[in-house]
Amino acid sequence: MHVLNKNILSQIITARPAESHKGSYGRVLTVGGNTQFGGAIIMATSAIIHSGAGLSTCATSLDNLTALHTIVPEAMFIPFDSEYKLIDAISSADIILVGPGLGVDENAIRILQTILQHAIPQQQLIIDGSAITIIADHHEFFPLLKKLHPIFTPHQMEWQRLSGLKISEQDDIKNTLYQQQLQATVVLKKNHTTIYHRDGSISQLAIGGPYMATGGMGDTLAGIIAGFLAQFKLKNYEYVVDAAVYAHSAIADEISKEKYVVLPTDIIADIQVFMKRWVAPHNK
Ligand SMILES: NC(=O)C1=CN([C@@H]2O[C@H](COP(=O)(O)OP(=O)(O)OC[C@H]3O[C@@H](n4cnc5c(N)ncnc54)[C@H](OP(=O)(O)O)[C@@H]3O)[C@@H](O)[C@H]2O)[C@@H](O)CC1
Ligand SMILES: Nc1ncnc2c1ncn2[C@@H]1O[C@H](COP(=O)(O)OP(=O)(O)O)[C@@H](O)[C@H]1O
Ligand SMILES: [Mg+2]
Repeated sequence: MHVLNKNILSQIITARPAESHKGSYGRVLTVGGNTQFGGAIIMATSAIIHSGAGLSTCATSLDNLTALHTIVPEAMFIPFDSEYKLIDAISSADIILVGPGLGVDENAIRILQTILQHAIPQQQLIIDGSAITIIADHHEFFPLLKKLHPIFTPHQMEWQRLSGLKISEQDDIKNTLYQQQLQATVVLKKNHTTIYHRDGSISQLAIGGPYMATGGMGDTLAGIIAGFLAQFKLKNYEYVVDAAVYAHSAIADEISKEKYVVLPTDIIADIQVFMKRWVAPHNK
């Protein structure tokens, strides 16, 4: 097991070559945000854009359009219940993040199925929130999932639903056994998040704390992971996931020195400055 430390930041965050454009930094599609949970997908999309992805499209309920464009006008929009627009957006994405605020109703299940049917293994699929809860109830999706080698970002109860392991039973041995069956990366979120990689290695977070316990904190993490993967295109993408998870809590730790609670939107507001500080010195 490897305990993550700040070195991972300057290993991953690199200076941008002059000869580049928005397409060089990745196209991300976010899918989620029903009428009840619009904030979740807006925070995820905002985190993606603030962490440096080149182009982001948000597939969400039409109810969220005005809020989305007010908060993050850099984002493009499609209505998530238009199947042909969703299929088109899937085909042009490098990274797809599905689940924040998606809900678990029939419409949500149909949307998730469309993504699983049309995504290809060359794209990176991140599955969070409601999408994990849906999959836990729909084992018929498993054959499609295995081909895609997704990144799951469950909290402990979502992992219980998906793996069948009660929270009290969740340890590295049992978690790894189930994660390896899924052929997926699992970012198991908790106090001191653990990351189970496909190659069997485990990364352990030792920073972050209870000042992060506010709704939307995981949606924001999923966005940072997507934003990092979109632009830092390493063959060993495990390190990019590690860096994103570390950065999310490192920003929270800094803010917590002055604030009693750290809001997801505080982290989003600080991420650009934080990343600038950690650009590898030899690359500045
Ligand atoms: N602003 C927005 O739009 C927001 C929208 N959101 C969206 O809502 C959707 C539902 O996601 P969800 O996480 O809120 O609900 P669910 O999956 O039922 O899990 C909660 C249950 O699990 C339990 N639990 C046990 N351990 C736990 C742990 N370590 N961490 C967390 N929970 C833990 C917990 O126990 P309890 O609190 O009762 O003790 C409770 O029984 C999803 O799409 C998400 O993206 C949210 O992001 C909020 C902001
Ligand atoms: N006590 C805590 N210590 C450290 N991190 C925490 C704590 N409570 C919550 N977090 C972090 O906040 C995030 C919560 O994720 P999640 O429950 O999915 O939030 P949401 O779905 O509301 O966005 C995770 O990154 C988790 O590690
Ligand atoms: Mg969540």
